[in-house]
Amino acid sequence: MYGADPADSAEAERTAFRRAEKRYKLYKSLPPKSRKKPILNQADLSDVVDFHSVLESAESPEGIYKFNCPGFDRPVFCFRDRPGFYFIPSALTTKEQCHWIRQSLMSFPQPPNRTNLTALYGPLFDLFIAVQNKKILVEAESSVVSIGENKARSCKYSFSESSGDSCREEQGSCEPVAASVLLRKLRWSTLGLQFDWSQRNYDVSLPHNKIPKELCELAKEMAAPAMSAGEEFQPEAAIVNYFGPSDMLGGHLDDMEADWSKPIVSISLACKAIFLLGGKSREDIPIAMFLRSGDIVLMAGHARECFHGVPRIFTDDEHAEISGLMSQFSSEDDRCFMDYIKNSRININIRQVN
Ligand SMILES: O=C(O)CCC(=O)C(=O)O
Ligand SMILES: [Fe+2]
Repeated sequence: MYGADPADSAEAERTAFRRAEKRYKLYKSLPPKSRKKPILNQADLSDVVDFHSVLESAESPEGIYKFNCPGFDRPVFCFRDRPGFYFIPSALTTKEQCHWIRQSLMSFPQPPNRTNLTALYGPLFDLFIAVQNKKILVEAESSVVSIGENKARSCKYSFSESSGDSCREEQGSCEPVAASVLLRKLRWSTLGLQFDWSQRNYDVSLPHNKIPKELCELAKEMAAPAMSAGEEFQPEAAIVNYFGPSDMLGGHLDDMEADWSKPIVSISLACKAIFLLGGKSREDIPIAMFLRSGDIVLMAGHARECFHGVPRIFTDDEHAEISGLMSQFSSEDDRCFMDYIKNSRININIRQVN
């Protein structure tokens, strides 16, 4: 599902969804094994739906309507031909966005929550604090363990002050790696019931904490437009996606939850992105729209069966649209947050599993 780019081959253009990804992605495709420097793709963005301009205009463009949800006091927009998809522009204030960015970097990757780094390094505590303190990850202990008839090397890692020669002797055979490098490699963390990417399913046997109460409340409140009267959304799991400048999320369905009538509540933070909302087939031409920091999207019912993905993140000054966030993170204490968000996007998507 994740990757810097879908295969740059004839395969890459086979479906309407793939063609749209190719149209918007950051770099132009080069032939496989080409040694040429990637060429930036100056994509024509005029077809990309911009809900912030829809919000400001008196009339909705064709195919889009304003959804009236009793008791929900924010504007919500829908597409006529994608029932179950709801767009809540600027659902979060800049302060709230900052809060969720801090949580996404400092708290959500903390064990027992797993991240893509867990498989390599085991549980890592306080990665972001290690970045702030310019620490490095070193092999603290190494032992040989028996797994059945086989023997394997088991390493334990910990953050250390410096890579100076004095501590080098005590370090194991693995190369030390800067916490800042690891943070750049962080691609996802899972909250609540843990999603197992290899099985593409929830592994309820894995240790986990409940979704933090505050996030649970936010998701319940925001899910309201997609819920039937008298029903309440029950957040049980969340996936936090971390995107760097050339990262993308390929077209996919989220189909491991039992009840598709319940929404996925998806929060965008930091740099602006393009979101593609396809149809039930990869052959359906997707709708492209901008996702900005603070926007929230709901996908429920029919929309749960629609392919979707994120082919492009904008990290350049003109398009990223993060000036409000940058001023909130302008103090020296927040330098690491500022450094991170200026070329990153974070997405928190919250799900009811059962
Ligand atoms: O990043 C986004 O906006 C979408 C994320 C998503 O579709 C997913 O994690 O399943
Ligand atoms: Fe998804």
